[in-house]
Amino acid sequence: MNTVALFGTSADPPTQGHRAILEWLSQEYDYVAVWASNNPFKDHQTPLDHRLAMLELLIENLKDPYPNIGLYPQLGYSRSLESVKVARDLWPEERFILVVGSDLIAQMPKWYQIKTLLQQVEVLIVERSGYTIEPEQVQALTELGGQVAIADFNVPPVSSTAYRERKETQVITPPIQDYIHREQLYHAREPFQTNSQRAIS
Ligand SMILES: Nc1ncnc2c1ncn2[C@@H]1O[C@H](COP(=O)(O)OP(=O)(O)OP(=O)(O)O)[C@@H](O)[C@H]1O
Ligand SMILES: O=C(O)c1ccc[n+]([C@@H]2O[C@H](COP(=O)([O-])O)[C@@H](O)[C@H]2O)c1
Repeated sequence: MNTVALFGTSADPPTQGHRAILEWLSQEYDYVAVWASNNPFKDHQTPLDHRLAMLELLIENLKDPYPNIGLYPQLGYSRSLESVKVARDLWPEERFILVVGSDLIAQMPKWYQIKTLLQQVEVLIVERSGYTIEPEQVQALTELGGQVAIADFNVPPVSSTAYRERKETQVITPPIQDYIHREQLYHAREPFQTNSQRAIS
């Protein structure tokens, strides 16, 4: 039996953190399936089709060195149980590893039909800077029937919020930066020029 790592992201926008997670997963598991989705607990500024397009740009650059990573837009549900149902149709025989950052584990017991979800996947927690993995949080998941493991690697301490709120451009890749600029997302515009500046240049 092969293992498929399942990694859903808001991708608002995708970051160097998502990239590092995908690279690591591709070396640990047979296949890595990634998708963009809305999160029922969050607002998103950018339409899902743009977020998916940016995720595609991220994957494009990873495909050569890591051919077992695939983008599966059809898994893009806000409820992970729905994503897993579609994954089961795609891979009826495989073992699923649902990958989540440590910032999400406290809220996971509130996810849609969490007990049913935990019967269908194993959970891999990726430690996130600033979000220590508390034993009680892991225990809460195991008490709901989950099989939980913790990934043995460090992700760069970056977030999509750092880009959205503070325009920290180093957290995203250059092709995604170009896409954001081209599509004028996140209020990306040409630097503002006054009439007198325009006359001079
Ligand atoms: N730097 C990181 N370290 C560890 N886990 C991460 C990191 N970035 C994202 N993740 C995990 O990847 C998944 C998708 O994250 P998401 O797309 O929400 O990115 P984000 O940076 O958390 O976004 P936002 O800042 O908008 O909340 C989640 O499980 C999240 O915990
Ligand atoms: O199933 C749920 O109820 C549920 C609640 C919150 C988040 N999720 C999923 O968790 C994944 C990561 O979410 P995010 O917003 O941190 O990128 C994404 O695939 C979401 O659909 C799922």
